Amino acid sequence: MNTQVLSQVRLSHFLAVCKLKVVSLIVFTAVVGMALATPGIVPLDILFWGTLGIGMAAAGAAAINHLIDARTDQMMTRTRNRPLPQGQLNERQVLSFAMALTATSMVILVYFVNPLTAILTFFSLVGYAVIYTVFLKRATPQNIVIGGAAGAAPPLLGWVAVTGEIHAYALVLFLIIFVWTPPHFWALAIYRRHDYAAADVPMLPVTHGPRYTRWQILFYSIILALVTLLPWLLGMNGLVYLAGASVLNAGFLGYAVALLRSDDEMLPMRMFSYSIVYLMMLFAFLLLDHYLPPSLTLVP
Ligand code: HEM
Ligand SMILES: CC(C)=CCC/C(C)=C/CC/C(C)=C/COP(=O)(O)OP(=O)(O)O
Repeated sequence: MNTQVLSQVRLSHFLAVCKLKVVSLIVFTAVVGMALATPGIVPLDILFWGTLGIGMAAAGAAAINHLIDARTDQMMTRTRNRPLPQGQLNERQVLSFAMALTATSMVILVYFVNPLTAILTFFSLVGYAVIYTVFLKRATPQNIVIGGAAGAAPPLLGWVAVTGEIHAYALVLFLIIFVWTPPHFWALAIYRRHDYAAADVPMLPVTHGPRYTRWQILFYSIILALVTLLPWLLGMNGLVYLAGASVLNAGFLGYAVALLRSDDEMLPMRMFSYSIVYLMMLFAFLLLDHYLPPSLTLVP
């Protein structure tokens, strides 16, 4: 292999440990948090540096997760092909990469955004990369409920990047992702339960069985449908958001009910894919509604 091809391969491995697709959605929710924090346009420097800083921190957290989970990843079909278990990158390379990403993100957030955003982002990073990955994941089937707080932080981080303070509306956005995370993950975990059992990771479908997990998914989906009404009930957003959220919730609840009525092995994976489209669209509706003239969205 010539050196150019070799360096492209290396680059693709480094990008793989960043979990780029997950990070893109995380960054999108952060940008929506920034937009909702101000009635006008987000200051372009905050938009740029905030997005970069939060994105690099999330990618750094994902790289640390790859490092810590390398042995578990080796035992699971879904994760076996990752760069560390495959020997395409070694631990030192991933550690240096993760540290570089994390340090750069903190410098960016402290100097170009504000210290509170840097502190909260750092807590989210430690929450996912250390508290969830090292401790919770192997300790309790409630791992992703508690660990979900890290993944739910980005819209709050975006909000704080713009205003420098924590507002109740930002906590509503946090709450939406927090309640969305268990059905998002458990749908996948039902399908992948044999993988988790083989790796001895106590995910809910392993410890309490798929049937119980399906009931829990329905429970969280109902709470999610209620929590997503808050932006409208509190006057953050208007009817365009409400209409969009209602359609999306009908789909989410439809999947949750279908999971209890059907034993189709692939249905949980379809719900998992839908959960990603759901969150992306829900935040797109928050954004759209925010920028529409009030006469169109009829804020009460
Ligand atoms: C503790 C919280 C979370 C857990 C345990 C979790 C778990 C997972 C897992 C196991 C996957 C499959 C990844 C793969 O096959 O490589 C996944 C995919 C995904 N997750 Fe989550 N997730 C969480 C939070 C989030 C958050 C907060 C977001 C975005 C806001 C998100 C967005 C996504 C996306 C976009 C994918 C698809 C990635 C792809 O297709 O490669 N997740 N999640
Ligand atoms: C802003 C900031 C610093 C946030 C960091 C939060 C972050 C990157 C959350 C991602 C959540 C996620 C992909 C969990 C996967 O679970 P897993 O690691 O158990 O899944 P796996 O088996 O696919 O590795």
